[in-house]
Amino acid sequence: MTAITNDPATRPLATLGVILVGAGSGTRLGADVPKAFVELHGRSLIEFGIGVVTSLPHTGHLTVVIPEARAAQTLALVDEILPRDSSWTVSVVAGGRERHESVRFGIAALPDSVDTVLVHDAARPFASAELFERVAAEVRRTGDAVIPALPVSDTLKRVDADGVVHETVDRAPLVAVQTPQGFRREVLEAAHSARPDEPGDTLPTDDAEVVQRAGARVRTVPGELRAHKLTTAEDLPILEYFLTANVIGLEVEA
Ligand SMILES: Nc1ccn([C@@H]2O[C@H](COP(=O)(O)OP(=O)(O)OP(=O)(O)O)[C@@H](O)[C@H]2O)c(=O)n1
Ligand SMILES: C[C@](O)(CO)[C@H](O)COP(=O)(O)O
Repeated sequence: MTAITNDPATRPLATLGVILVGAGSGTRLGADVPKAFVELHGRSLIEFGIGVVTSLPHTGHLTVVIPEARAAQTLALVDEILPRDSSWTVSVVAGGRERHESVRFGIAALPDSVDTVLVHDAARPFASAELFERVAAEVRRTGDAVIPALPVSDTLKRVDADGVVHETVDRAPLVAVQTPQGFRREVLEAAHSARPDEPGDTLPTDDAEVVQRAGARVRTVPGELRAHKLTTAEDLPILEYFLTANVIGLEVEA
């Protein structure tokens, strides 16, 4: 299923592509709707994501990946958010069972003119426009894959299945990584189409791992706290705080 809201063929050439993945079910959150459709102060996560991407000052194409049953709702949202004269075109596609499949379906919906692709989790609704720009600029400057990263601030321990500690892990070379993650289109496309689910393979949890397994170099840029991911119910008050304390520049009532 690919539903295109405003046909890229009728628009200027797109060079930046963004894939907003929101097709997960949100098992760890346990909400009664798919996680991307959970609302914060009356707006869903997918709405925040569509808003920030289509505000970027680029000619670009956004592919929104959602559960198939949410296609009509998502198309209506895009119609509502996107100005008629936007420099962005948008398509809406159904996702797969695993995140990497959803990304693959998203890649397939990008117009040929896209040369740089950012993949972003709908579950990180408050990643800033500056972060998208930082990642895209570094991909274009270096040609490498680029991911936002934050230093780890806790002491790290390796534990076994019973929770017994075996060792302290040196945290100096470790970082926690976020999205948007950026790639040259051909690198992302080739890595995802080659990526087999080999027996015994662990599933890749991000796209940097997919391209790295295919031999690409991945570099980091500074991430940001506000790009925090909604994973469990404990993350909800953190995102609420970002909204009500006006950290993200959207005024809402506390
Ligand atoms: N089959 C999938 C799985 C995940 N995602 C997206 O990938 C992002 C990161 O995934 P995660 O936070 O793990 O979301 P869920 O898979 O929904 O969460 P859970 O593992 O708790 O079910 C989310 O925006 C999610 O919607 C997706 O598009 N398609
Ligand atoms: C892609 C990601 O958000 C980078 O931190 C993360 O790997 C998603 O992981 P999840 O366990 O599937 O939420």
